[in-house]
Amino acid sequence: MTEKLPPSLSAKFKDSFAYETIKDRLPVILAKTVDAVHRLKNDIKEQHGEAGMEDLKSINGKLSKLRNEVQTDKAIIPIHDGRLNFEVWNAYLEKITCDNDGRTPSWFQDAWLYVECYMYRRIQEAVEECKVLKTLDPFQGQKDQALLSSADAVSILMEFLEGILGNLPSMDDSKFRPLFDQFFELDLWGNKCDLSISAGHDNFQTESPIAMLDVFRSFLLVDNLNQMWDDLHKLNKRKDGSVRLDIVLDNAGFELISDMCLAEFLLTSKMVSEVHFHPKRFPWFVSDTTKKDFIWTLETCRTSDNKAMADFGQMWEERLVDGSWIIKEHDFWTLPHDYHDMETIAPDLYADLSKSDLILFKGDLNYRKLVGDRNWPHTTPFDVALRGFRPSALCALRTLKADVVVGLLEGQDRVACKHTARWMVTGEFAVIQYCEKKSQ
Ligand SMILES: O=P(O)(O)OC[C@@]1(O)O[C@H](CO)[C@@H](O)[C@@H]1O
Ligand SMILES: [Mn+2]
Repeated sequence: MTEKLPPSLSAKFKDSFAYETIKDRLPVILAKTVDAVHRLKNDIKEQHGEAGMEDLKSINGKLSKLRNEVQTDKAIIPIHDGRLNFEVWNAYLEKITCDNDGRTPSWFQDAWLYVECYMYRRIQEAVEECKVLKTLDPFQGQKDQALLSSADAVSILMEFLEGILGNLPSMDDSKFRPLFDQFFELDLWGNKCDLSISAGHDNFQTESPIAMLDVFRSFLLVDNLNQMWDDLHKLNKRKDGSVRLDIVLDNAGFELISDMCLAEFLLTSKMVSEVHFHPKRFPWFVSDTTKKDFIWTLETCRTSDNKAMADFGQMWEERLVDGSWIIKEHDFWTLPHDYHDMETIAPDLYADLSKSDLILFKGDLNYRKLVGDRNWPHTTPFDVALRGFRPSALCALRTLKADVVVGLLEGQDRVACKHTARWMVTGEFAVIQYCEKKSQ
C-alpha cells in the first residue's frame, strides 16, 4: 500500500512562498549572479586573457537563458555537462516525468524543492562547461563580504568564547548548562543570515549576537534543547570520551562562525570528542558553505587583527590537522532528493552518519529536505514528517524561511500569524527540533 502524503510545496499554489520565490526571487538571484560575474571581467581578463573572456560570456549567456526559462515556465531539460552526478539528475527528471504520466516537469507546475535545487545545478553546469573558469564560484564575492561585514558580531562571539574556554573543562553543570543553551541558540540564530532569502541583498549580522538572545527567545516555537542535553549528557558519561558530532552545514559568513564556535565549545568542554563538518560540493543557494569557503574562513580568522579571531583561526586549522575536526564532502547534499531518500540514493553517506552520536542539520533548506518539503499540518510530529530518516539522534536548528513547519502545538501557528502573517518565511521564528536515536 502506498503511503498517503501531503502534496509537495509548489509554485502551482499561487498564494504560496514557492510561487513568490520562483516568480520573483529566483530571477533576481540569476540577474544578480550575471552582474557579479560581469564585475569580475577585469580580473578574469588579466588572469586568463581571451579564453577567460569567452568563458565569462558563455556563463552569462547560459544564466540569462536560464532566467528566461524560469520566467516563462519552460520544461526542465536534462543536465549535459557530463559531470557531478548528471546522470542522477537526469534519472530524477525521468522519474518525475513518469510520475506525471509523461508530462515533463516545469518551474511553476512541479515540486519547488526540485526546481530550486535544479537551478543551482544549472548555474554549476554553466561553470562546468567552461574552458578556464571551471572552478569559478559566482557567489564567492557575496559570501566573503558576508563574513567581513559581520566582523563586529564575529569578534564579540569569539571574545565571549575565548573568555570562558579555560573554565569549561571543570565547570559544574549549574554554570555549564546555561552556556550550552546559549551556544546552541547562537548557532540557531546565525541561520537568520542567508543571502538567498534576501535574493542576494545584504543580510549580515551587525548586532551583538549575545545581547539579541533574550529578544529572540520568544520567537522559538519548539525548543527541544532539554531532551538533547539529557541524551548528550548520558552519552558523554557512558562513552568515556568518544562522542562524534556531525554538523550538516548551511551558510558561510556569520552562521559558519557560529557553527565553529559551537563545535569548539562542545569539544573543549568534552561533551564531544570529534566534529565532522559537511559542506557543499559546489556553490549552492547563494550563501551555502563549500570546502573552499570553510578553509578561507579559517585563514581569514587566523590573519585577523582581532586576537580572539586570530587565536581561533590558528587553533581550528590545527584541529583539521589533528583530526578533531574533519571536513567531509558528499555529492548527496547537492542533489534534489529529500533525506527520506538518502538510504537508497547515498547508502554510504547514510551508513557513515549512522556512526555519529548526534547530527545537527542547519538551516531552512536542510529542514525542507528533512520533512520532504510537503504541506504537512503544522501539528504533525517531527518524527512522522521524517518518514523513517533517522541515521542517528538528530536535531534541526532552523529559522523559518519557507512555508513548511511541523511539530507545533495546536494554536501556536495562529499566535505566530497574529505577529505577522508572513511568520513562516521571514526568518524571525525558529525551531530547535530533536529526535532521539532509534532504538536498535
Ligand atoms: O537554508 P537556508 O540558507 O536557511 O535558507 C535557504 C532559503 O533562503 O532558500 C530557499 C528560498 O529560496 C528557502 O529554503 C530558504 O528561505
Ligand atoms: Mn543556505
